[in-house]
Amino acid sequence: MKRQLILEDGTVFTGEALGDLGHKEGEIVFNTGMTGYQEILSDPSYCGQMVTMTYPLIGNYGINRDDFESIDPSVFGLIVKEMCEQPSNFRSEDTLNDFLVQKKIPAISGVDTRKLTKIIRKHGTMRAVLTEATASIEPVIPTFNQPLTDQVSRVSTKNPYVAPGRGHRIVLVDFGMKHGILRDLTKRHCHVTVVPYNYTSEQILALKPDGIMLTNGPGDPKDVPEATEMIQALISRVPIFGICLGHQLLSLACGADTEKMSFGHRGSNHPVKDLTRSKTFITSQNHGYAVRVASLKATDLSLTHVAINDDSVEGVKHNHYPAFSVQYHPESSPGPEDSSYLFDQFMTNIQQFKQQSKEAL
Ligand SMILES: NC(=O)CC[C@H](N)C(=O)O
Repeated sequence: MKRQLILEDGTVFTGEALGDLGHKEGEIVFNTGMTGYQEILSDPSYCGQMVTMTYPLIGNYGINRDDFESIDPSVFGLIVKEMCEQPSNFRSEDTLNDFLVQKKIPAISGVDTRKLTKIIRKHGTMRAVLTEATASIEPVIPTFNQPLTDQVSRVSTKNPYVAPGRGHRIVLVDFGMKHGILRDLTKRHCHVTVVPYNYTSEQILALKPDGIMLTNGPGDPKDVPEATEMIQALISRVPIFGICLGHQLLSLACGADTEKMSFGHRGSNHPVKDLTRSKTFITSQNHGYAVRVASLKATDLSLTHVAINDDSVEGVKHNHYPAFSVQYHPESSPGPEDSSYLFDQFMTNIQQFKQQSKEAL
């Protein structure tokens, strides 16, 4: 069956319908990772978005039980040049297309993804629809609905749950958490309580956390004002580590500003300079918003990490409290694991804060 991808600017791509056959609208973005499609499709930060893979052949190693970043994917669509129908890998349990059908994710193959990516790079991210191809020669440009603003409430856990451990007590505020973050904390023996995004500072303090983590998540950070209030109330009291949306929320809570990028950063090889260590790391990224660098001046935040490609803000730390955050993904999944030292940094901050609190008694 033929299907069309129609962009807001009127560009139409026709290809083969794959995955779920329904009509779907979303924001179109591209990811440059050569592998990692399973993690990308199950990353809740893509809620509301359709992702174009720039690598031309997707699905080669199938779907396995280990690489999910959430149980129920919330991505709105997948666009590929070619989809592999017969995966070959010892871990593969399913084909990509069967997975897309089961999880009701619409997809299209046969698209010139290089051309599509060039359009997105030129015009910025756009609204788009995946819809059944019509016989008409003239493309019918759809009317687009208002962009979503409630993605975080769609993907955050509705109830708190615990991953028990004997180490530090961490409250992990779930804005659309990738499982990789939880894995990195449990690997370090933490006792993790995952809580909904709208938990108040009082509810969080009642759990007596040694540290608080703010996860990644979908959409505009300004759509979750309750989180900035919660962070403001906690920042002087408990060590905090934020990732991606969590980094944007920490920055907003400290008085910085965020902006929408033209086409964002999505891929597994984005170079980032750690200004403190004077070292460059290759990082995994997925974001369409960024903290405005000029807005940091009037805050108590210092710039710690910068994107090599476009000088955008990739990390900040608080000048007085043990709070820091990065725009990229130290949990990788998919991508290089070189930045996992930031989880160790968080553990050190917690240890030092505990020591200082004891000495102050
Ligand atoms: N991965 C994320 O947390 C993404 C953060 C935010 N939704 C953005 O696109 O910038």
